[in-house]
Amino acid sequence: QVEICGLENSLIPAWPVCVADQRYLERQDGERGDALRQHIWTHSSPCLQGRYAEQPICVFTDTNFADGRGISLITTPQRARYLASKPAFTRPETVRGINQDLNRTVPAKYEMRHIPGKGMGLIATSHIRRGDLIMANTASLMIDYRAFNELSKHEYTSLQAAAVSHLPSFHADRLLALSAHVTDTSHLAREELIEKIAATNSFDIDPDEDDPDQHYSFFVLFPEIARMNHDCRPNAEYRYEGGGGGRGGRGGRGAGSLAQSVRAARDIAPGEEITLSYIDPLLPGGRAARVDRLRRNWGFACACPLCSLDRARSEESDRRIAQIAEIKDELAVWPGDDGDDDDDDNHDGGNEEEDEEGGGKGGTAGRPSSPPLRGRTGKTGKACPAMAELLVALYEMERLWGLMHEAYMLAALEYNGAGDPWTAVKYARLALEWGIPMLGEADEDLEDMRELASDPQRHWSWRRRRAEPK
Ligand SMILES: C[S@@+](CC[C@H](N)C(=O)[O-])C[C@H]1O[C@@H](n2cnc3c(N)ncnc32)[C@H](O)[C@@H]1O
Repeated sequence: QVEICGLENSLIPAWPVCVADQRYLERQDGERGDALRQHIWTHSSPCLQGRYAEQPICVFTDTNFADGRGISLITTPQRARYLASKPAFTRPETVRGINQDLNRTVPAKYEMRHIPGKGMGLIATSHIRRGDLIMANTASLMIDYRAFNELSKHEYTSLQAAAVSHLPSFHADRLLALSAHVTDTSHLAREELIEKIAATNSFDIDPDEDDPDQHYSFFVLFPEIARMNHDCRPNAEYRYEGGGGGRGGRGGRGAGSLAQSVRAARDIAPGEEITLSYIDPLLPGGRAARVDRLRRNWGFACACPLCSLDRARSEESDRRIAQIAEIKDELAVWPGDDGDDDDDDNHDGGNEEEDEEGGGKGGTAGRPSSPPLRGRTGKTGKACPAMAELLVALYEMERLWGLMHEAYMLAALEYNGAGDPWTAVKYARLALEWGIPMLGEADEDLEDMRELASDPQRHWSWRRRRAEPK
């Protein structure tokens, strides 16, 4: 199975070997070749190599993936091997039935309709309860950010076009029908059209903890989820379950299914549009920053209910967002294990590890994970249960339903830190109740809440605030 190498009209020479021949890739592979040897790609070309790059970037397609839905990866052979070792590939039952829209065994809770001013969107057709699964999809196209860094635009758009063409035709057609954010696409070359579709509809997905390439995220297309429009206070939340290892939360721990799920962040009534937030709902800078980010990355003027508030109420919301950030900063700091308040002892970096959201290609997501609960150690100040209560109230006022677990977690820790186990357990249980659908059962922070709820006195936070100088 040797394919024609290189791309027509490519400006650079194609990767010199440029074969779809599994034997070539095996030879390159050395001792880490097991996963690849077991995995037979339907296509593993074309391949292109950047001038200073160590490895080529190829298109890897498996048309049998997920009951014949198919998947195309644009990445290095090394990373393709890593992905092929995920349960989604090695144990097909992991993804059997995930794509409910193709093999529907339960009626859909939504239908796609034209929404004035937004193009298409999804409308709930039945009552959806908070936490309910709305839909889940395996990835269609996973593009390694390396491709954007190491190849020219002409080169990576050629790979994208090949990646779509290799998919089963019903799947490729679904991708090609997505919004390209321009009304007239007739003048666009196929490469340009696919590039615009990818830019309008993809999600940024962080590498898993065991991914050999920690420096580059993936730009991932889930074509059915991509039909959901943006709202700054959405009624649904998405979660990537593709991981299988790594920190809980977005892009982290999961079933290794390379799938994204969407769940209701609050009850949704029939007739309501199902929405996601494309950006961090707590983006510093309030309305002006949100509107600017959405216009720059997705080209629309946000007219969601929050962005349409009158000036006075919008400024109040902005002040609440700023206050939430200040309080989270205060609550994240805990005295060190040895009782000191030395700033050097940084457990896991506080919020410093948050992504710079919206960077790079500007796809949906790239939103920061929840802050690590233990936060950082250092000089502590005003943190106390009343401050955590205010945080919970601010989240409610801001209608941050998909993030309520964050406020409950921080409140549980503050009460426990102050030595009030009953209120601590109440909030830990609320964090679990609201957090499980959003983060998944295996999330590390939720595990921490389970420990707190079952034995507050043995939890790391127990009376930890009481030693602090105020
Ligand atoms: C991921 S797509 C969402 C589905 C899209 N409406 C469709 O027809 O397939 C993103 C694009 O939808 C439109 N869109 C999403 N949310 C919107 C909103 N709140 N207001 C206006 N347009 C929106 C913008 O054109 C944006 O670039």
